[in-house]
Amino acid sequence: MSAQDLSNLSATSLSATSDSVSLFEMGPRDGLQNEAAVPTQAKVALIEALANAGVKRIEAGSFVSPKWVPQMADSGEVLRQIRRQAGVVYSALTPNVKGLELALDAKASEVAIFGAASQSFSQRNINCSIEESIERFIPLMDMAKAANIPVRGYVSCVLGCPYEGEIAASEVARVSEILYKMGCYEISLGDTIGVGTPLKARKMLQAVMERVPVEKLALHFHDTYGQALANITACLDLGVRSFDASVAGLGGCPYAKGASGNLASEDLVYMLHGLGLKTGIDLEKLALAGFGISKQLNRLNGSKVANAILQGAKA
Ligand SMILES: CC(C)(COP(=O)([O-])OP(=O)([O-])OC[C@H]1O[C@@H](n2cnc3c(N)ncnc32)[C@H](O)[C@@H]1OP(=O)([O-])[O-])[C@@H](O)C(=O)NCCC(=O)NCCSC(=O)C[C@@](C)(O)CC(=O)[O-]
Repeated sequence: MSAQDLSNLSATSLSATSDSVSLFEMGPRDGLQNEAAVPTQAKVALIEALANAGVKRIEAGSFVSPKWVPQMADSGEVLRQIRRQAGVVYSALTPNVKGLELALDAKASEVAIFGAASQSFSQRNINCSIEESIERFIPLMDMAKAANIPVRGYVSCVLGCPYEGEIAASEVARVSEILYKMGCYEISLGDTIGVGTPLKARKMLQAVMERVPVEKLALHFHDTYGQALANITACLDLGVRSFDASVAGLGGCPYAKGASGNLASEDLVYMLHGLGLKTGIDLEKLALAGFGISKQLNRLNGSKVANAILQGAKA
């Protein structure tokens, strides 16, 4: 992306595409899957606070093996306890049919399967190769279709792998197309370890867009190297309007050591509103939700915007 391209990225250049952006909140799942012993009640309170802030898509938990990720073992309870708001999607990760059965039982509004563009990451994360994961997803997709429940698809390691390093954009595009053709309504492209930079992110997205329509793509950037907002800026004018982010910048992946949380939702919302894009989210209420969970976890809030709002409130 040239400097000229960047300077052309303004509300005007964005007006050719929709001015509404959908934020998929990852905090309760991606955010908390690395945190030990978060009480179920605190997860429920976080999800309810996010919905009260106007967030319409929330990943509430994950139905994976409790031996692999014990932090998510109470996802059924979480989904059962939340007071649901009309029009809000409460989603859950499901790696296999067993996970889907548990998610259906807990009345998840939709589920997500998760694959990878890296063989080594696939093996470490879900204990099978990319091809085996696709085989595993087939009966899950059939069952979800029969239950009339939408399925989202993740592709991890789209800009680098903690075990293999560089990942070819063509491989990201190949796996994305498979998940899309299997029936996933949206494919979320995950920079699992947050190593991507704007030019690479844009090239990767362009490669995937040759095989999956852009309106079916979402971007999921971890912010390990502080590049997530820049990456999103570099990709916005290609037409993507769905982004994953995590309140207070919570999180990381248990099978990607050293990876930090997702881009903070507050930082994303602030930037999108500044570009004249609509999210339907009340930024102050979102920041309060982030401070609530940060206090519970006894950690600093990872959102610069939330901290700035707090400072402003004190001044
Ligand atoms: C996929 C498996 C289950 C395979 O694990 P496995 O050991 O190969 O599975 P298995 O079928 O042999 O089963 C082993 C045991 O797990 C149980 N089991 C089996 N499935 C389930 C289930 N769904 N729910 C509950 N229990 C389950 C099963 O019943 C059995 O129990 P046992 O007989 O030993 O008592 C395992 O590898 C796993 O759970 N992995 C999940 C890892 C994970 O959650 N990673 C983090 C999420 S991905 C992520 O963060 C990336 C993302 C999405 O955010 C995007 C990005 O940033 O890149």
